[in-house]
Amino acid sequence: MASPEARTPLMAGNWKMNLNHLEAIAHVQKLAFGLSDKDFDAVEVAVLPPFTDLRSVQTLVDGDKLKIRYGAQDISAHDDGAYTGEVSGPMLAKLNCTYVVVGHSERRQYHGEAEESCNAKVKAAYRHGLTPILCVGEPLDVRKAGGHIAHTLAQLDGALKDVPAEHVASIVVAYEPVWAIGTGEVATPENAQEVCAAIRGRLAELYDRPLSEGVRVQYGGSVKAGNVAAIMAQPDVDGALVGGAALNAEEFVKIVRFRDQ
Ligand SMILES: O=C[C@H](O)COP(=O)(O)O
Repeated sequence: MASPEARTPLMAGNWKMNLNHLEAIAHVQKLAFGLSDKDFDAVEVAVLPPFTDLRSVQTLVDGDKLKIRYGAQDISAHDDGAYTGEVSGPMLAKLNCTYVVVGHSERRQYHGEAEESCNAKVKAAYRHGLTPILCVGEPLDVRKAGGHIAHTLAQLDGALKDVPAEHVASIVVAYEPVWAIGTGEVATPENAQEVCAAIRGRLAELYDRPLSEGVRVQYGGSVKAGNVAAIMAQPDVDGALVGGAALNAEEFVKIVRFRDQ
């Protein structure tokens, strides 16, 4: 059974709709300059730029043999066809993306994504060898009413419907309480631990304990260098999905080096 130590922390920077492809190159170069082999041995580092940046990031990562991984912020549930504006799994796979975010709260809020769509996108990712970073988490009113665990686990159940264990074994789940995203209001380490542990527990129920012990569960929501260490000290938190603070290369390097903070 995998112990918390066996789960390599994943620090992923979700740039959202920020940084064009030229800025992306400069940003990834700064990250590469700031991080050492020692950092990459201890922590997996990923960037999640806008679609238009991915080819530039791929070229830089390949050309300079960087250890930084990258991925997309969304994926179409369909593999090809008349779906204007969408980007498919085969396209992302061709760009050697490792990760793809599925079900980010901003997609749920502004694009009406719900369980069925997240489920289809998780399956689309696995069809093409991409690892989903599945985002789940409750809005403020649900938290205030004490329904945060039930709400989050229902999102998890829905997104994983009929997804086989051999796939889920590699998934990353990001617990992102909506009230903590971009607000500066970070969940307490105990808040994060409570829900991340519940997610792991549900994975054990849906699949089995060894699988659940191997899955990485991230926390996301106003993570920065100053608060990351306390969150990462929680036994069921295996990394962070970082928004705003990931746009500053120096800050993101410090987040990767959470053990020094
Ligand atoms: O995907 C990242 C999250 O939405 C967190 O964003 P934030 O760090 O700006 O709060």
